[in-house]
Amino acid sequence: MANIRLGQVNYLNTLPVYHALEDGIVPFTGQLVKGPPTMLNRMFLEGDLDVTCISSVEYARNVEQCLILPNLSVSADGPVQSIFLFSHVPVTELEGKKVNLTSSSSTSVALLKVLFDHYYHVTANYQTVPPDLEEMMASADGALLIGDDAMRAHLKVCREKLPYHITDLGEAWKQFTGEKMVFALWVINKPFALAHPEQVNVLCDALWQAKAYTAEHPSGLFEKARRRSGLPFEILEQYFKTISNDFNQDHRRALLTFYDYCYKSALIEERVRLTIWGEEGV
Ligand SMILES: C=C(O[C@@H]1C=C(C(=O)O)C=C[C@H]1O)C(=O)O
Repeated sequence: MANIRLGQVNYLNTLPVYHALEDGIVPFTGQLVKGPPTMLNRMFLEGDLDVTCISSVEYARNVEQCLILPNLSVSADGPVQSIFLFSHVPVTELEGKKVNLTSSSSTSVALLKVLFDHYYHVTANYQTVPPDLEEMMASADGALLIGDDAMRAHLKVCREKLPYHITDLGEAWKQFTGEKMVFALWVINKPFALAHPEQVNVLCDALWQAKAYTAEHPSGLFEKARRRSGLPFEILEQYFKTISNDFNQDHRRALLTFYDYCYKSALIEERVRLTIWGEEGV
């Protein structure tokens, strides 16, 4: 048996899947590797992880290496509450201006560019920097943040009544296309999956069981989320209602719509098929 190396995005939005694994409520004997999305994307693509939650745009860029695990994603249907563009001027006035992008994200960076190209019709100058609201806003006209960083930044902007324009990218995408937004998928390294099919099935079952357990017993999740993030209970409660970790037919259509726009904006090289473990002889 290979010792599975499983990547865990260290944001609240994946905790409903990982909480019961972390606590040993659902058995998992592999290795959990935690980090921000871009770190895990890179590790997976360099062969240092066997399975991970990956930025959805990276699947389209590396389809030959990946198989999608069924019924798992990080998605939202409208406002996502953790992917914000903060700006000194309204988004439509960002033409020619500087926008700082968090170095932690891949999908949301692509989504921002898609929305700028096709929805807001502005061309900005982008720079990739570490996720720090204050520094980002001091050196540019806009700042894209994701995950727990974005949630804390949003709370600070609201509490301190900072005069920033706030755009929720999940909400803008929904207004633009009417679709949900799939930010991340769970993928398995293709050669690993073909060499260890039984282990992949066991892992899939463990991830689904862990997700189902936490959906039925959410109190441990809330307590852990509060401890880790320092965010108030009301915000967490709302957030866990907003984030979906499912991947159904609607999500698939939404993801393909996103890929269409990524292709139009030259952010991916081809329109890809979704190849899912257990389907069509995979
Ligand atoms: C909704 C989010 O989804 C995340 C966004 C990602 C990205 O932009 O590349 C990657 C993984 C997801 O966990 C978020 O972090 O706010």
